[in-house]
Amino acid sequence: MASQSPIDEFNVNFQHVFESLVFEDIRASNCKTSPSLRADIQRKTLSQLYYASNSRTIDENPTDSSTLYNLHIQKYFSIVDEQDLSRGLDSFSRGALSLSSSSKNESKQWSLKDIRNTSIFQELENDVSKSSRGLNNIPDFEKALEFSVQLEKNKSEEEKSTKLQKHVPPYPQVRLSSISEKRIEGVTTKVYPTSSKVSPQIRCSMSSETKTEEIVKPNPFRTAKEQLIVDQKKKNAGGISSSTSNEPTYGSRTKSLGLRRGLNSPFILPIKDAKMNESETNNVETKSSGNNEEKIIDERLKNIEPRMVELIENEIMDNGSPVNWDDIAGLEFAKKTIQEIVVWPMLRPDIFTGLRGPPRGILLFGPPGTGKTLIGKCIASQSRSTFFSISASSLTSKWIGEGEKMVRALFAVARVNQPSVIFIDEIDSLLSQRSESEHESSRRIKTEFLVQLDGATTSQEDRLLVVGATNRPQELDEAARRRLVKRLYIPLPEFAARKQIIHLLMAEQRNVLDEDETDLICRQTDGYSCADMTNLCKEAAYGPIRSIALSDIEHISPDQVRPITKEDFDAALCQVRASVSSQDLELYEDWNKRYGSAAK
Ligand SMILES: Nc1ncnc2c1ncn2[C@@H]1O[C@H](COP(=O)(O)OP(=O)(O)OP(=O)(O)O)[C@@H](O)[C@H]1O
Repeated sequence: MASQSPIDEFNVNFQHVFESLVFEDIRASNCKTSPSLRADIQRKTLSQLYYASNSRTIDENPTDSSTLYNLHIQKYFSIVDEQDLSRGLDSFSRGALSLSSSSKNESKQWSLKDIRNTSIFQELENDVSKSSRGLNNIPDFEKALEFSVQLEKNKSEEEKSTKLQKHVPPYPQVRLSSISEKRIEGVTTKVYPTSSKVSPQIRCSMSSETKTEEIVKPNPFRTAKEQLIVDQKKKNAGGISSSTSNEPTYGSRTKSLGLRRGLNSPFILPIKDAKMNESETNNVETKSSGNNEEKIIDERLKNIEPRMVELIENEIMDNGSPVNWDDIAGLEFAKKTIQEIVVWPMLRPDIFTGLRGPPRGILLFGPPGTGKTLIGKCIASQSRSTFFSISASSLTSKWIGEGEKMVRALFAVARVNQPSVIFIDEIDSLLSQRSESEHESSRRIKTEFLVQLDGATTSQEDRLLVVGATNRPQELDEAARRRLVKRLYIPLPEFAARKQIIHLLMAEQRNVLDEDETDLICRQTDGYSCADMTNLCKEAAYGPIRSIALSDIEHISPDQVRPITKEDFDAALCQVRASVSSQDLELYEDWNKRYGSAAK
C-alpha cells in the first residue's frame, strides 16, 4: 500500500476534525440541550481545535485554524454570557472574572486563561498584525480578532479588578455583561481607568460608537499600599512634590546611598548643588563665629597646648562626689578657719575685699591620713568651686621636661574655670628647698609654680585658691612658705574625732557596738590617724564574713551575715596599727609652733 503524501494526510485529518466539529456544533446548537452542556460542548470543541492545531494535525496555516478557533470562541461566549438563563449561563456578569477558576462550567481542564495563553491565540494576534489582507475575506473575523486583541490588553486590568472584587464581594456594581456583549457585537471599547489604583472608578463603555463613559460608584476599598500612597500624598501636599507620579514603581525605585528616600521624597542631587554649598558655608561661618566667641573666652589658653588642656580637664579636674564639713571628723579649728578665710570669701567676693581679701594660698600640713585631701575637696564643694587635684611628684616625674608647661596650663585652665581650688598634694616635692644637686627641670618647675602662685595671689579678679598639702613641711622652700600664707596643722584625730569616725562608718553596717565598747575602741586607738581608723573599721567589718563557712559564702543572704561586734574590733586592732610615729608628731608640732597658724 502506497504511503500517503503529507497533503493527503492533512486532508484526512482536517476532514476528521471538521466532522467532529460540525457534529459538536450541531449538538451545541440544539435548543433542547442545557446551556451548561452546550458550553461544555463548545469548550470541548475549542480543546480539540487547540490540540489539533498544536499537534499540526489540521493545518500549518494558522489563519484557517484561527478562524475556526475564533468562531467557536464567539459561540462559547454567546452561551456563557447570555443573560437569559434559558438560553445561556449569564456567567460573565455573575462570575466571569473568576471564570478561570470557576467550576460553574463543570470542567477543571479548561479556563479562559488557557485560551489566552495558547500558542494559536498568540499566533492569531501576530498574523493579524502582519497581514490583514487575507482576514478581510473572512466574515466576522475582524470583530473576533479585535475582541481577542482587546481581551489580551484588558487581561491585566481584569485581574486587578478581580482582586478587588475578591476583597469586596458586592463591588463593583457594574454590569460587566454589557462589556462582554459589546465584545461580541463589535469592537470593544471597555476602558478601565489607570488611575483606579488609588480610588478605582470603574468605567465601562456603553457604546462602541459614542464611547460614552459611565462613572460607576467608587470602590472604597484600598489596599495597604494604595492607602500608603494616599497618606503620603496628603502629607506632602504643599511641600516639594516629586516630579514622578505617585504610582508605585514596583521594583524600579532607585536606591540612594545614605538615608532611604520615601515615595514622595524630593529628588536629591548626587552632587552638592550651589544652594547646599551656600548653606554649608553659612554653617562654617556660624561655627567659626562661635569659635571666635570661644576664643575670646579662652584667651588665657591661647599659649597653652590643647593636649595639655585636655589632659588637665580629664585627669586633674576632679568631678568626684561632694564632701560636707560633717564628713570630716574632728579638726574643728581647721574647719572653722578655712570656712572664715576661704569659703565665705569665695562665696561673697564683694564683701571680702581689700584687707578682708582671702588668702590665695594655704598649706595643710600634718601626718599622713589625717584628712588634708578631704579638706581640699570640702573647700571646693562648699565654695562651689572647680577642684583640681594633682600630686606634685607627678608634675616632676610624670611629665619630665614638660612639668613647667603643665604648671602653666594648670593655672590657665583653673582661671578659665574659676572659682577654682588647686589642690597640690606633696607640695614639698615641688617647692622643696633649693640645693646644688637640684635638677634643672625641677628648678624650672618650681620657678614657674612660684610665678603662677604670685599671679594668683596678686590678681584681684581671679578667684583662685591654691591648697598645698604636705607631710614634710620642714622641707618646704622659704619662698613657697611665704606665699602659702595660712599654714594649718592637720593633726591626728583626738578621742572625739576617732569616735566620730567609728560612728560614721558603723552607721552603714549592722553592728552591736554599744557606747562603752565604742569608747573603749577609741581609747585603744590613741595615735591612730583618720586613715588608720578607717582601716580598722574595714578590718572589723570583715570579722562576720570570716566566720562564715566557705561552702556557705556563695548562698548566704546579706541579712544572715551576723552583725559586727567588739570582738571583731579586738581582732582588727591586732591587724591595724598606728602608722604615725611619735617622733614624726614632734616634728609637726615643732614646725606648727614656728610657722603654723596655730590654734590658741
Ligand atoms: N577627718 C577625717 N574624717 C573622716 N575620715 C577621714 C578624715 N581624715 C581622713 N579620713 C579618711 O582617711 C582617708 C585618707 O584621708 P586623706 O587622703 O584626706 O588624708 P591626707 O591627710 O590627705 O593623707 P596624705 O597626707 O597621705 O595624702 C580618707 O579617704 C578618709 O576616709
